[in-house]
Amino acid sequence: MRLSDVSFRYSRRGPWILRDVGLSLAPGTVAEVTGRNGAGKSTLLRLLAGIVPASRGSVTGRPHVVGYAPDVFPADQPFTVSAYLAHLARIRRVPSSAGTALAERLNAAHLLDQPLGDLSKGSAQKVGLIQALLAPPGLLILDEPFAGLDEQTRAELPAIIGEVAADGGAVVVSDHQNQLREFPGAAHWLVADGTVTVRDGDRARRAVIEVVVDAAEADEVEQKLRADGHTTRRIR
Ligand SMILES: Nc1ncnc2c1ncn2[C@@H]1O[C@H](COP(=O)(O)OP(=O)(O)OP(=O)(O)O)[C@@H](O)[C@H]1O
Repeated sequence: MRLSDVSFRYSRRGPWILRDVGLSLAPGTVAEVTGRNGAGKSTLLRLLAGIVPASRGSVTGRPHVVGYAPDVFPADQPFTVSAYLAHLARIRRVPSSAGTALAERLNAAHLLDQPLGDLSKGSAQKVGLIQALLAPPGLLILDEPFAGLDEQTRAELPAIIGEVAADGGAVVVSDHQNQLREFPGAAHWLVADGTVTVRDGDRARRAVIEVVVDAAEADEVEQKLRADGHTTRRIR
């Protein structure tokens, strides 16, 4: 899949959010997207998923099956989780057992009988994740999937991403929390100032520096460094 000279703005007179972005995404690639708040990460993911069209430029070669888990799952729908997943399974022509199996794997089986509208934010997030995985995706787009997930599910997600990639799916994940920092071979895309800078996963070209900061500022500094695409590790 390729983005060629893609620019995007939400309205005809609105500001450009992304300008002349060129990216290619080979089957089996995992890309982690970072950038500061409001940089345009979610917008880039929506463009990749085909939720919004490019204002200029072209997007070609998008795989047929796209799984997209938005940052906020719209849970205000009048179904139970299982009815919702069964409905989507029919649309995507997969057995309804696909949803149940994923719910079990993601520690969400207890949610199946609940109305979507009653779900907590983290639980709704899981349902968003399950629906994105229902049919084996050729392109899987996950917008901040780690946020709000419990520890067990959080630990399972890299394995799921690895399986999709091993099956030839491309995976793009926006990730404030750098949870994929150790993911083997993951590419890193930094969104800033309307552009996307690609860094490959080549560890040999990385340098390690140790920075000592005031304990009270540690969270803030770490967040800024991560938003700028750096990998951080807290030493306690
Ligand atoms: N539906 C929309 N209509 C108009 N402007 C929007 C819309 N969605 C996002 N924007 C604007 O586009 C810019 C990029 O937003 P986007 O959500 O893509 O950033 P982000 O990097 O994902 O931010 P965050 O880390 O806070 O989620 C922001 O200035 C935002 O206000």
